[in-house]
Amino acid sequence: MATSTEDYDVIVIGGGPAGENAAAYAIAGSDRTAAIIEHELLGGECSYWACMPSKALLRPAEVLAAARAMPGVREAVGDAMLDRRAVFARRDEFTSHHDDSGQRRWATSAGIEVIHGSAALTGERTVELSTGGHGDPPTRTLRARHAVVLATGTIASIPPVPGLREALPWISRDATNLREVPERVAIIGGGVVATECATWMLALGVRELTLIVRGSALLASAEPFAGELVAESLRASGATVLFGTSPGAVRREQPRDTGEGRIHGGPVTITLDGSEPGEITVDEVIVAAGRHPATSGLGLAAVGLSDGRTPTDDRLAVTGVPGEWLYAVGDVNGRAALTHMGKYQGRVCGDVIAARAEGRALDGARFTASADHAQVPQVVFTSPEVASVGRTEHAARADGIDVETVEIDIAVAGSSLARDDFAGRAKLVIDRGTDTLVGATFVGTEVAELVHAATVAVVGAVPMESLWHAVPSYPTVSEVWLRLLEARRG
Ligand SMILES: Cc1cc2nc3c(=O)[nH]c(=O)nc-3n(C[C@H](O)[C@H](O)[C@H](O)COP(=O)(O)OP(=O)(O)OC[C@H]3O[C@@H](n4cnc5c(N)ncnc54)[C@H](O)[C@@H]3O)c2cc1C
Ligand SMILES: NC(=O)c1ccc[n+]([C@@H]2O[C@H](COP(=O)([O-])OP(=O)(O)OC[C@H]3O[C@@H](n4cnc5c(N)ncnc54)[C@H](O)[C@@H]3O)[C@@H](O)[C@H]2O)c1
Repeated sequence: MATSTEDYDVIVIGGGPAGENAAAYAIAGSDRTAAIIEHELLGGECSYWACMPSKALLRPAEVLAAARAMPGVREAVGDAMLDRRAVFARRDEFTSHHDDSGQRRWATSAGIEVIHGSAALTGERTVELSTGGHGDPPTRTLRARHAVVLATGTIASIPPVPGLREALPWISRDATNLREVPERVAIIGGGVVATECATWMLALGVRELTLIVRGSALLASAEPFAGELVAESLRASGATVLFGTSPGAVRREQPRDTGEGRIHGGPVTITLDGSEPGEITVDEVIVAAGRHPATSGLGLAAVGLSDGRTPTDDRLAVTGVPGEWLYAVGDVNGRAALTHMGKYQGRVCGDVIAARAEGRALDGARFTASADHAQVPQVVFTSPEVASVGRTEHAARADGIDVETVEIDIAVAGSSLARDDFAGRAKLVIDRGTDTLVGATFVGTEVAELVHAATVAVVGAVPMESLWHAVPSYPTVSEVWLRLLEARRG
């Protein structure tokens, strides 16, 4: 097929949240042109297979638990289970039934052209597009006057366990877009996807759920009490959590590709290394064992990057590629694999591209992605939730910071009013040298909204002495801040 060459000011490969923000910020208020090349749905993993559907599945369970924890409401609700059909219908509304026309309308209104296809770099500022799949002959060549931004995200990793890939296991895409609820489920992994997925699976009525965790803790990069409280809660909801255990081999009777979110064949038997029982049989196995950058077929070798990695400087320019024309934002660059951080990087990167295109100096904090290093907030929407920002005590000590910590149970007047079963823990990590907060973790019901106050304190380097004057309203869950400061005073 004949190819044509088209010029844009900015070309973004990958239309997830990070790429969308980079494109919009790079051309905002100018007459520059931008194209986003996307081979699936504009909006990326987050909108259709990750954040949106997972949180839409978790929220109804949280609301039901809150109702059960409130006298007067508990009696009204009784012991009814979630209505799966209604939960799935709301989930499908949130994923727009996998129709990206709303996002495309937004792109058009922002002046961005969306091109369907798979893109690969072929040299400096040059991208080839195949409108079929990867490996199909290119149909168009695009050239970028100012910048190419890589925003291709990540792909679920399947560990090389004999028989696992052949068993057609579920990955997170199936678990978030489930159409059928398997009776017996095994989840491989003990990280964020595994624990959130276990939470909604149990709420939807899975009868037997086993977490196969090779390490000794859930959510291993969080403060240790976070994983302990989540494990305790999952066990209380009927889960079996096997630590120090790996799948040795997997066999499935009649694996069948029945489609996303449908049970992929007959029962699956998993041999377990490191745990009794030595074998379990389930109706579906879910792999939640991490993700790797989506760089296959992206042509990194054509610009001198050969190991599938796109490390960046704090301007989001890919290091080792001269000329300040290649950038990487979002999950693909490995800085902080979260939607809000990818969008933040997109904003910084877009501002940098705009300033360089206009010959402006990169003066000011907005041109440096400083928050990626040790100021990253995250909420894990398990029950209890885990909300954190910055460094854990362990990470701070590993970075050579002389820290002091405060840790308390978080039942305060506001929280006990919020619900009868409010429980959890909070911890602050304080740099003794500067007397500022470098990390905070809250574990409890509905603590997600607590963490932004800590993020402001960490990013603003607010002295602990000043926090004393940030008085929490009474009666709110935020009173936990006062209790933490009092505990520090002793
Ligand atoms: C189950 C699950 C739940 C999650 N929940 C949360 C959450 O609650 N909060 C949170 O902050 N984060 C969450 N995350 C992480 C979040 O989904 C990612 O951080 C986010 O999607 C990254 O955005 P991105 O734009 O970098 O990449 P993506 O969203 O992955 O988008 C990349 C896009 O690039 C396209 N693409 C790839 N290669 C090419 C190519 N060669 N040519 C053209 N297009 C290409 C892909 O089709 C895709 O649309 C979750 C992840 C999972 C798996
Ligand atoms: N609420 C949120 O913010 C949210 C929710 C879901 C996912 N995410 C993001 O998505 C990304 C992916 O999450 P994830 O849970 O897949 O990754 P993860 O890195 O959090 O956890 C991976 C788990 O799999 C285990 N594992 C890895 N390789 C294995 C192997 N070969 N055999 C057995 N176990 C193995 C690890 O020990 C770990 O327990 C993360 O960056 C996460 O932050 C965020």
